[in-house]
Amino acid sequence: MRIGVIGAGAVGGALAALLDRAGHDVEVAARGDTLTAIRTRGLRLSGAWGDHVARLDSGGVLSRGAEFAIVATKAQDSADAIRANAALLRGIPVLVVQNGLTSLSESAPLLPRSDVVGGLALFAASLTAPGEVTITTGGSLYVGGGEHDTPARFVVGVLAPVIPTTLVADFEGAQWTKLVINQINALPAITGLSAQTVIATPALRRILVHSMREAVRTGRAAGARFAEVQGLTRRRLRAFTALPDWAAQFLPLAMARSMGVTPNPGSTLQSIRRGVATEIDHLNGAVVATAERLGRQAPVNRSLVELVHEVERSHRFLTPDEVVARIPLD
Ligand SMILES: NC(=O)C1=CN([C@@H]2O[C@H](COP(=O)(O)OP(=O)(O)OC[C@H]3O[C@@H](n4cnc5c(N)ncnc54)[C@H](OP(=O)(O)O)[C@@H]3O)[C@@H](O)[C@H]2O)C=CC1
Ligand SMILES: CC(C)(CO)C(=O)C(=O)O
Repeated sequence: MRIGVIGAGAVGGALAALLDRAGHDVEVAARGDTLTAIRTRGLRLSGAWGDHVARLDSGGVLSRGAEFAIVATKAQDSADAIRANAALLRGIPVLVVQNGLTSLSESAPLLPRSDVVGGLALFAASLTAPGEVTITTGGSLYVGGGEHDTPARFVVGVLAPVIPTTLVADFEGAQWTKLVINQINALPAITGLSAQTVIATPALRRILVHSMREAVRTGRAAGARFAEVQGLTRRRLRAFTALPDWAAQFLPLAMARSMGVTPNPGSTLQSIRRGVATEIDHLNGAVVATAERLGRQAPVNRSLVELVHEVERSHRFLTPDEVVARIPLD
């Protein structure tokens, strides 16, 4: 199948390489050093799903008609990326793989003649150099959303032979559950530590428990249904918010176990390391915005957003003690 992939970073690069390895005819739209690297050395995949070097057609925008396309930019870049490629996305199924709550609500109106489907990646991918992606933890790609489930089923049909893929009936509910999981992104971005090290550090783990619980309570107040993602069910989330602090730690500890031993920086710390803007306003920022809309507070999420922006500006990570001093918990 002719497939276009827009954004060949950690997730888009992994998907493009895996689709190429499976024999699809893949073109990528990339930019800067990534585009140069893909053109000169190919797109290089390593890690949990094996090694592959993909020699692909590539350019700043897609140049030829595709039967299916994937958008895998950070949330703040997806609208521009879609607009730049709109003519070639017209009329074909488009999968937007993106964290946060806005992948479908922002993309679908830009592509009124296409079936736009949402994707939530539960694998962890690191861009170790431009055009070089390593999978640090394997995991499923959750696919759903759209006006009816035929396009999502089509996407699962294409991707399931290539990568573990799960069809979700309630994509919005799954986005909220993933937003709770993505509470793990901020503390690595603030401290420079891997997700596993953050969770292994009791004082940081406690902050994480508070921010995750704040996200669940905010989502619940907004009417979110929290669909199951990676074994995290509504029932487990209910238990998580009801338990005392010490017992609620079961959830981050289980997340760390599922990540395995290869350090996972998470996608937000990777942006910090590259010196580019993070997606934090779409992660913890989405919790803060939802809380504000409802006349509620989300103080831990607010502090995490502020600290990530501080590190973006200062290029200096905070120590765990500094983080604890800056985020008072009740
Ligand atoms: N990495 C991970 O393990 C996971 C990531 N996610 C989510 O997946 C999404 C993608 O994340 P990730 O792959 O990590 O991000 P990356 O920053 O690694 O990749 C995004 C890529 O898109 C490129 N890009 C942005 N705009 C355009 C454009 N207009 N045309 C072409 N290329 C463009 C960026 O270029 P440039 O570098 O120049 O900005 C970058 O190479 C995010 O929403 C993230 O939260 C979800 C689960 C896991
Ligand atoms: C699942 C996880 C936490 C993988 O690292 C992720 O979504 C991210 O890094 O953005």
